Amino acid sequence: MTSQPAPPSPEQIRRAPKALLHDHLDGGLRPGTLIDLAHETSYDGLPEGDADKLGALIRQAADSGSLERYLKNFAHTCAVMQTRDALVRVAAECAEDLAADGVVYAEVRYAPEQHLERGLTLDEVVEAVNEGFREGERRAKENGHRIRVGALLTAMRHAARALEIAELANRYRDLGVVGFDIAGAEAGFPPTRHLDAFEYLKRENNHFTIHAGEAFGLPSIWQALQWCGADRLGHGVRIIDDIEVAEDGSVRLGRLASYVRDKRVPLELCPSSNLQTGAAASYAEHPIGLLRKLRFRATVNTDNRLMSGTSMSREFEKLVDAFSYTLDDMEWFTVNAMKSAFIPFGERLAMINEVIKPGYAELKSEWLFRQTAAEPVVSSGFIA
Ligand SMILES: O=c1[nH]cnc2c1ncn2[C@@H]1O[C@H](CO)[C@@H](O)[C@H]1O
Ligand SMILES: [Zn+2]
Repeated sequence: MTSQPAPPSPEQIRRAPKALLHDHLDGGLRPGTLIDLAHETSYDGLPEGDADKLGALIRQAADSGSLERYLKNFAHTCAVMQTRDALVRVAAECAEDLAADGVVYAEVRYAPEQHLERGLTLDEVVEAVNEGFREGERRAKENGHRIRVGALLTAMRHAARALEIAELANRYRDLGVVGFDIAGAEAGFPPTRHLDAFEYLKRENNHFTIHAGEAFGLPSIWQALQWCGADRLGHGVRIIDDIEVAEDGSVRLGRLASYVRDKRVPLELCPSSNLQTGAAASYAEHPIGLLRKLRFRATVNTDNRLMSGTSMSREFEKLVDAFSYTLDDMEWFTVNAMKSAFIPFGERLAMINEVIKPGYAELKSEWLFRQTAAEPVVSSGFIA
């Protein structure tokens, strides 16, 4: 044993470099910003005027046991994100908050079609959010943090604008947008409704992920992969329905689960969000434990930091508690995420080799220098 003998402390978890693939811009506002923007844009639908209480209320409302009820909370955030200034501010604070939490790479998604109520065009929405991300990266740097943020453009699965949004994503490719997604209520809205958008993106050699296998099971995952050709699965947690664990501990994967593992399909797992929508009963029972053991390409994500009252550090803290994960496990999840990012291969590799691995090496060696004569750190490696 050569690495840190104890589990990582909350402070180490925060400092550890983290990569985030699944975070919704309109699910991550600071409660105080939501209140400010409601005033500025004359939105009078907020249930509470105190930031802490508002955060708690939204969290409770999202604790609803169903995805459909969970999604109702976005009415408030989308309502205040209808002007250029509001979008710039929310995006800048998003990048700042992620960076302060130790996130070095993030892909943040939002649905441009949900921000047109006050006259912005789709292009203006994308440009405002991009400007915000650049501003947030700059502020983070001033505070000694390094972060790179890319945008994913989401189309809403109940609507009919997917092709238009896919074209938008393609137009802003290499200009801050790194890929495409579909989101919204899953049951009754299969991804194949938007085949034209996915086929277009494939012809353009572009990247996309699909929310699938969250509120609906294997057929949704199967369609997302085999009909639509998704590069990653948003959630994908229900792949667990195709995995059987026998009483003696032996594991049998069905054809779809085998495909997902063999093809190294990235799973954008979001533990806290799943507890709120009823996709998992507790952190300890969350399929991520088994998926990590079976070495699926599992990643850890926040989904909606406001609705879940969470952060990347908090997600990892919960997992460290539930599964006794070490810094090695955290590094494994982080490297998985970085390998699965939509930026070019060379940049992913440099991020892994020059940022993530050195960051973990530094953390993993800290215990060596904490040793005191009075209180030796005993690790099994030294005894043997
Ligand atoms: O976990 C989720 N599953 C499905 N849809 C979601 C989830 N979280 C957020 N959104 C939806 O995505 C839109 C764009 O960001 C949000 O407005 C919300 O309706
Ligand atoms: Zn999501």
